[in-house]
Amino acid sequence: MTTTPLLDTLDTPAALRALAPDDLPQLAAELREFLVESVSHTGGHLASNLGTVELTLALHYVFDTPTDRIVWDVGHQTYVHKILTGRRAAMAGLRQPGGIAGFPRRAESEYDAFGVGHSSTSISAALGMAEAFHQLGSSQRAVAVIGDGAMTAGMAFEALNNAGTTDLPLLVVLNDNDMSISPNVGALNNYLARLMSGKFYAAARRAGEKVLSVAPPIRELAKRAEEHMKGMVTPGTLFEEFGFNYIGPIDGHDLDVLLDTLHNIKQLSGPQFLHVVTKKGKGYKPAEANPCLYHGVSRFDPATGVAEKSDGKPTYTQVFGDWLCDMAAADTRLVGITPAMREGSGLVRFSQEYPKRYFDVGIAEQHALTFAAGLACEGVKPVVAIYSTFLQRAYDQLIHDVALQDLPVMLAIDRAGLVGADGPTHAGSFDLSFLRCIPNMLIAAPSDENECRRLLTTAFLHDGPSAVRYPRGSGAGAALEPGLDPLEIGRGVLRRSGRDVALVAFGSLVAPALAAAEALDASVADMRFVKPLDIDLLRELAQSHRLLVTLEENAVAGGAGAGVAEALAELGIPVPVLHLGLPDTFIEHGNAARMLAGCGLDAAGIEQAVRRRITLLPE
Ligand SMILES: Cc1ncc(C[n+]2csc(CCOP(=O)(O)OP(=O)(O)O)c2C)c(N)n1
Ligand SMILES: CC(=O)[C@@H](O)[C@H](O)COP(=O)(O)O
Ligand SMILES: [Mg+2]
Repeated sequence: MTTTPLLDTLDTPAALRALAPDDLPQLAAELREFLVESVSHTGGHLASNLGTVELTLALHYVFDTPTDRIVWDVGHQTYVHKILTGRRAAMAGLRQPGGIAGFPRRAESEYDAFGVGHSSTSISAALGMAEAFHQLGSSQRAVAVIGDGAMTAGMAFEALNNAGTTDLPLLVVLNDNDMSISPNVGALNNYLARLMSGKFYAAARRAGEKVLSVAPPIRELAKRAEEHMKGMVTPGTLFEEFGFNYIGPIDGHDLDVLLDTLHNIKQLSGPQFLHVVTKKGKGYKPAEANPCLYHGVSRFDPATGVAEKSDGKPTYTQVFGDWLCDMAAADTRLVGITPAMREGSGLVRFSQEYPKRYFDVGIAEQHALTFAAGLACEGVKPVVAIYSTFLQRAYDQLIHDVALQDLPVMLAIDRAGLVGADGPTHAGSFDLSFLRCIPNMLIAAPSDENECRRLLTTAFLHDGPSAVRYPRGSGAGAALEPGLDPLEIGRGVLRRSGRDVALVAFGSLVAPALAAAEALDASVADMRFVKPLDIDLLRELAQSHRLLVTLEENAVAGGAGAGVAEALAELGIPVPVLHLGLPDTFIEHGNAARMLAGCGLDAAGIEQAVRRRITLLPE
């Protein structure tokens, strides 16, 4: 049991602001205790929250929230913010069905200034708010809180570029913990590390002093040389060049320093950039030791840190990761690319076995695609492992740089369909709709693990842009066949022969379709390919059944079923078609299987929908 006597008295930031500064260290300790206990029951993004306890306290203490707006980047580090803004009790339902979301949501609280989940939007949104306050003659303040990982995205720099030419009192707080989900990467990360290293600056300064003492005639030159050196290494240079007043780095766990600095910044005009250094996982030993593991953790025992076991079945992510290593062994041209999702996309083993062929490009989905396009131009065979939801960021790059040039870039699209606890920001509900309309694309949707492996090979061997999309979690747990045999492109397979009704199923919905078909005595086709569709199979099914039912874990609008309807119309076959898939609404977070059932996409829901539709058929 946690004891949090001070925290228990606080339900609003106004109450927090009534405390004496001396009370805050105790509150920080209680918050950490509460966080660990609470997340151990619900699962969630623990390490980032432990690292931002003091920063969150200080921001709410100094700024007048909710009048002043705090815009959190990604939003996975907002549990303390939620606790302090009236949602302490609701934390028991964090990310659970009917409970509060794992990210800020405007509909959830007036303190959630901006809805997030995807990274690197905070500076743009806060700049928009600051400009709105200016337009409206309001003295409200806007603060963006962005991590060093999120800072690697182009969008963050687009916003800095815009903000730095204004006089707006925008505050950007860089929460630098030297970690993304895995260790942060890239030149910017190296630069931030240099800013944090006092030693580096001190050494450069000593070198400058030496030059200064040599001889008077070169004194001025040396001074300029020193300034130049300082220009390269002095903390803040890059952000100052962008037009910000740079402050820091400061210790993000020292409340006195945080409060003083924020109070001072509040008096300043123009764009301000505060560099805060924190430790991811701070205060909970297992998370400090392994911040990557506790970035997003399932339920765990707080005493030991040991997380609850999965069902032991290999996930599609693992199937992909193993396939990638096998394919890399078979074809030396293969390289693997991830936009900052090494663990989530199943690339850990590949990164260890093929470090020279592994590229973590940072949170840079757009760059990942065009980088892959460049590689493909020169005969290297890139596989971009990417979550469906994050691929949305790189849509133009996919169309303009990859597909238009018909380049053999392969997308391994994970988290396709509903993802559960992360909710609508992370659901992969749209990829079939937005991929299907792009010329030259090959799109495959495996129905089980072995088919996944074979479709991955098929896509990799295809001489053009290709995508294989598979869901979060595991399939039925079929024994995996080790080969690297492709499947015939554009050929589906009839899995069950029935009468009257044909279930035309894609990917993850083949299994519930097969279950529903038993009760309905329906035929079931596993289409395997969304593009090109198996037209012969469709024609055959349409001519021999009274009703075709398309099934997909994707938005019905524009999805695979829409492709089937278009194909049938072109064939001139007037068979009735029922489309089952994700509805035209954002689906709330919860348990993935229950969410799917809520959309009528489990076996019972499918059976029910089909029976209802059959009654409407002409005799
Ligand atoms: C566009 C986009 N790509 C990838 C992700 C997945 N993601 C969530 S948090 C995160 C790391 C963020 O690192 P940082 O901003 O430094 O925050 P920290 O976890 O270190 O607190 C990543 C890659 C995302 N949410 N959005
Ligand atoms: C905040 C974020 O974007 C990631 O941490 C995401 O929650 C990971 O999702 P998975 O758990 O599906 O890898
Ligand atoms: Mg970080």
